[in-house]
This record gives sequence, structure tokens and C-alpha cells, in this order.
Amino acid sequence: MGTGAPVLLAAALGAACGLLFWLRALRRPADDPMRGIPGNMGWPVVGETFAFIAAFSNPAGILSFMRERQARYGKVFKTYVLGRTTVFMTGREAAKILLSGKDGVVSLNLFYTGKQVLGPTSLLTTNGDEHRRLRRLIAQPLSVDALRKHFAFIDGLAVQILGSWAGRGRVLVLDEASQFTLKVIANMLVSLEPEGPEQEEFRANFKAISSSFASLPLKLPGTAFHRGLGGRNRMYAMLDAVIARRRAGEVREDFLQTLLMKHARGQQGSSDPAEEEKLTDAQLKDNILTLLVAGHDTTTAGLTWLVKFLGENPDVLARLRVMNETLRRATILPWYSRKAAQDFSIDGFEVAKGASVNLDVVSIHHDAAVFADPERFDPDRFDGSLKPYSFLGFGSGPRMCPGMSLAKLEICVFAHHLVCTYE
Ligand code: HEM
Repeated sequence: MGTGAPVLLAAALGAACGLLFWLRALRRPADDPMRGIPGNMGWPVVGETFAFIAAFSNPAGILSFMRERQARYGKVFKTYVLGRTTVFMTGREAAKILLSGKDGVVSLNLFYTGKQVLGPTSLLTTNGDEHRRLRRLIAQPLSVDALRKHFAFIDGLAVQILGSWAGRGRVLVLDEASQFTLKVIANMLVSLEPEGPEQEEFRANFKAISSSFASLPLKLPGTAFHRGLGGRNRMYAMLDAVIARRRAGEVREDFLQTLLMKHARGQQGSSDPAEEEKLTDAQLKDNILTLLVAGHDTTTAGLTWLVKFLGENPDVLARLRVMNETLRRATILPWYSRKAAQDFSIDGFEVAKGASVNLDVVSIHHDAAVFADPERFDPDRFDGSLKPYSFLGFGSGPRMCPGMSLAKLEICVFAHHLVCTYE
């Protein structure tokens, strides 16, 4: 090594340290509106992202991430994860502030990539009056009454998928549950047949879309985001073809048909004001995609956790009133993300307008003061009544899950056939 090498090395190290401090300063401006909130912002650039990702691969893990910090800082703390400073808060009071929709204190907080893939008129990217209008339109086709006509399909598919398990030495429940829930939701929304080339193409596009959520926002060929946008374009072309067939006279009993008959614009740019109130084709497609995405991963995870908990608790199998307890223990969406729409205070801390705030639901679901021995899987704990905002498996308030009845129906039907067929 020549004499210049140590000097170069020291200069490189110095430059690297300088860059890190500069990036750290960039991330934490002196007028940080959240500086009154306790917490650790972790390493420069990445913050606490690695600890967070390592923890959130299973619900017990994310619970430990939250508990460690709550023990240190209390119920409200800040951190830097997944590219942004965010405040986590837990407890029933926080749930009421963030979920009730009262005074418009917060709006939904979605990743940039998710927003791009779902489109500007998705239920998940709209707020206020437009959001309320969309909720109203989709409520009826997702109601218990409307779901009756899908029962035979859901039942038949559960029997068929479970029948295919016989004689197989090993079954990957997550894959089977994913097949089931995607076929159910696609059939319910647009009458997609459960087998055949159209189903294959649909599934491939759907996979590209769902893997692009929360990916890096790089639109370069080969990236997950780029593949997701491609999947979205191909999925919309498929939906355009289905909508054209319906307008040409094909009739099916599904979600799309209900919206096309009642709420879709016959022609764009009509002079009739009532017609202008209806959904455009772009709005229809954004929201069909939103329901596909929101209705697949969640129900798949719910079913898979149910099979796991039933396997571990054979005594519970006999009773099978296990839905809420599965959703409490698994807490499939461990936190609900919002953006402060105005300044507000919680627990003596000021949260500034624009801040990213997350309701830590997994801790609410494991609060020993509400759920004694919270790690134990015990469906009986739902026999009595619970305090408001202590069980939030499907959320609460104006953004409460509109697919709750469908999810419960799918999981119950599948679980029923599962326990009737297999030990
Ligand atoms: C076990 C299965 C499911 C669970 C645990 C679940 C849970 C949730 C929760 C907790 C929320 C509220 C999140 C928040 O406040 O930020 C939500 C919203 C939502 N869910 Fe579900 N869900 C499930 C199944 C479904 C299904 C089957 C559909 C579709 C048919 C669906 C569609 C939606 C949509 C569109 C929203 C957003 C509502 C809005 O922003 O107004 N979900 N879900």
C-alpha cells in the first residue's frame, strides 16, 4: 500500500460521515414539528426500518417492537421507518380520535406506490364527501343480503379446494387460502370463472399489482413498482372488455352488474345532472381493483391464522366461534395509518398537521386490562360485551371494513368444511 492510501481512506471515511450527518440533518429539520414527542429516530437514512421489518413478519414480533418502545416512551412515540417519520399511538382514546372521523382530524395515509396503482378515484385515495359517496354505492352489493346469491359458489369452491387436499402429504395453507379468496372475490365482483386461461391471466396481473404495494417508488423496468403498473394496465384492459360485454347485453349477477345498472354513467359528458353524479368507467375500475386488493390478502391471512390456531387448540375446534379471537390474536392489519389533517393533542403531546400517525392496534388487542392473559387463544372472551374501541379487527368509524360480511362468510364456510372433512 502506498503512503497516499491512508490519507485517501481517511478522506473517504470523513466524506461518508459528512454525508450521513447531512442526510440525518435533512431528515430532521430544526423546526421538526414533532420534536416534543419522545422516541428514537434510529440510524441515519434508514431510521429503525430494519428492526421494524424484522419484527413485522409475524404479529408477535410487531407487538414486541411496540411494547419495547411503549415501555421506554409511553403510549405515544415517534420513530423513522419505511422512509418517513411517523408517530405510533395506542389505546382506546387514540382509537377514538383516529378512527371516529370526528372533526376530520385525520385522513387515510397510503404509500405513494399504493396510490399510483389503485388510481386517483379509489375508495382508499379519496376523502370527505367523495369517500362517503363511494361507501354508499358499494354498501348494498357487499351487504349480507346481496351476499346470499354468492353462497353456493363460495360453498362449492371450499368443498372443491378442500377435496383436493386428500392424499396430499403436505398442503401449504397460505397458497390454498389465497387461491380460494382470490377466486371468490373475482367471481363476486365480475363473475370470473374459477378455472381457465382468463383466471390464469387475472391471477398473474393481480400478483404483480399486490407485490408492488409499499415497494420502492422507482418506475424503472424490472422493479416491482413498474411490474405493478403494467399489471394494473392489463387488468384494466380485462375489465374494459368485461364492461363492454355487459353493455352489449350480457347479464350476470355480480357486483359490477349492480353498479352498472344503478350507478354507472351510460355516456360520458351527459347534460343530465343526475347522470353526472354517477360513476365513470375509471371510477368503476379503480374501485373494483381496490376491493380485489383489500379483499384478498386480508382474508387469506385470516384463514391461514385460523387453521394455525385451530391446529394448536383442538379443544376449540368443537365450538368454532373463533372468528373474532383469530382476528384479535393475529391482528391482520397491525396498525392503521393516518395523516393529521389538522393539529391535535393526545396524551399531552401536540401532533402537527401533516404528520404521519399510526394507530397501533396490535397493542390494543393485547391489552391485559381488557383481554386477560392476552397471548392465550380463547374465543370465549367474546361472550360478554366489550368496551368501545377495544376490539378493532375490522376497524371502526367511516373507514370500517366494508367487506366484513364477505370475509366472515368466506372464513366460516371454509372452516366449516375444513373441520367436517379433516382432523
Ligand atoms: C379477514 C378479512 C379482513 C380484515 C381483517 C379486514 C380489515 C380491515 C380494516 C381493519 C379496515 C380499516 C383500516 C383502517 O381504518 O385504516 C379495512 C378497510 C377496508 N376493507 Fe377490509 N378486511 C378484511 C376483508 C375485506 C374484504 C373481503 C374486502 C372486500 C370485499 C375488504 C375491503 C376493504 C376496503 C375497501 C377498506 C377501505 C375502506 C375505506 O377506506 O373506506 N376487506 N379492512
